[in-house]
Amino acid sequence: MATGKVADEEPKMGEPLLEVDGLTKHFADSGGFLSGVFGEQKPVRAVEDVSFTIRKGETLGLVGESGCGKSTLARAILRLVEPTDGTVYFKGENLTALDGEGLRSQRKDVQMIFQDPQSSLDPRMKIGPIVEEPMKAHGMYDSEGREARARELLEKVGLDPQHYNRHPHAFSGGQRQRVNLARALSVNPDFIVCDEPVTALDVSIQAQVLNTMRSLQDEFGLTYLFIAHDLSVIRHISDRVAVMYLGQLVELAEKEELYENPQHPYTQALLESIPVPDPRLEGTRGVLEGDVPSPIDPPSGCRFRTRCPKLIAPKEYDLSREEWENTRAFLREVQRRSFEPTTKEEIENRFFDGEKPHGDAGRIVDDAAGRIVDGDWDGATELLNESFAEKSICARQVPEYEVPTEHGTTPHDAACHRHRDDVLDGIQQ
Ligand SMILES: Nc1ncnc2c1ncn2[C@@H]1O[C@H](COP(=O)(O)OP(=O)(O)OP(=O)(O)O)[C@@H](O)[C@H]1O
Repeated sequence: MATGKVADEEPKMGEPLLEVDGLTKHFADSGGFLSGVFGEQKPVRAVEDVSFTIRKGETLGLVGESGCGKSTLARAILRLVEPTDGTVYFKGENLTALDGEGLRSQRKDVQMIFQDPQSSLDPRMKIGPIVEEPMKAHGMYDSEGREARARELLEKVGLDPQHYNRHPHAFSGGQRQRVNLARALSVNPDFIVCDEPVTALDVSIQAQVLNTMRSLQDEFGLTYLFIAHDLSVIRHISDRVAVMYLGQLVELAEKEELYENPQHPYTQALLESIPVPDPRLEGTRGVLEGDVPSPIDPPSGCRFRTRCPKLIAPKEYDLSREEWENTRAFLREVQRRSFEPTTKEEIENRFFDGEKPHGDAGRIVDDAAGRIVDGDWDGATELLNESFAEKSICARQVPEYEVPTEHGTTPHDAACHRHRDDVLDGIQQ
């Protein structure tokens, strides 16, 4: 089958296929009802300074809560939205610099599958011609050749080639997603971005579609960027996993390493939020607390710090581990207003076992407790944020570290300051 590629230009299995460097996407307008009413709008910082590499033949899973920027990242890689900054190299070619014909021909090598198999198939068209559409657009084969390839691909994705003339409504959700797969494969791509491709399917069907995707990957040497918010789906399909939070990657490691040795508090919280299969244990453990902050005004430093249960102590108070743990718990509960204010003494007993931290930190805690008793929750929150949260290294520097790998051979990156040498030595904890 003619692909138009020069053999020596092709990366070999395991070599970098896609290299994303500092990719950033800001949307100028949040689209809210107040847009434009108050003049200048702050941009929505949907994706900020994201870098990673995908090697030929692998599946990189991309996971994170809804709204963290996964789809925008995928679209910016494919230039379905224009990146604000950063570069994307595909087979060594800078996609962000391509225009017109160059971009069009690269788009053949890079395909995308979306979440909703229903709306991505034109209900008026038969599935054979649907699969043929991209081949037609790229001028591949004559009409007989296209039909032969469409039938062959329908079979490869697990459908009956005899169904070539049926309309999408005759197919189940899983089958429709298989039609999408056949369509994406028709132009012989190297790389497929799969944006929540099985999310809309029943769990029993999900595994079947994922297994088909795996065997197609082996057969055609495909590379996948696989987006999902479901950690068990990601575990099923990925070789390596990237975890995204509020527009940034917080952790990236081989699958086993990530699941067995998670190093970022956000990844740990996500993993602990997976429902426990043991029926004796009710509900979920360690569910993430608080809301995701707005990407219009994300927290400084580590973006997860406002929800992080492991916020690092500010150096200046020289607190013991226990003093800081109590102060941090107090800060979080005040932010969440999770208790009824009574007296200062009762608050201090509750959070500090009657023994406030020494020095300035203790005086600040005392002041905050006084404000709460007076009903001034905002004042107390502001004081604690200013005095503790904002002074933490977590608020002052953007973290980026490589950490030791326990399961696997490739680097493990975790964007958490707890991996700083001085923090590991206990100086700041
Ligand atoms: N065209 C747009 N204009 C303005 N803001 C946008 C636009 N597209 C996305 N956003 C915002 O960018 C952020 C990231 O959205 P995105 O859809 O990439 O997240 P996601 O992780 O894929 O979420 P989901 O899983 O719900 O699709 C969100 O705050 C979203 O509201």
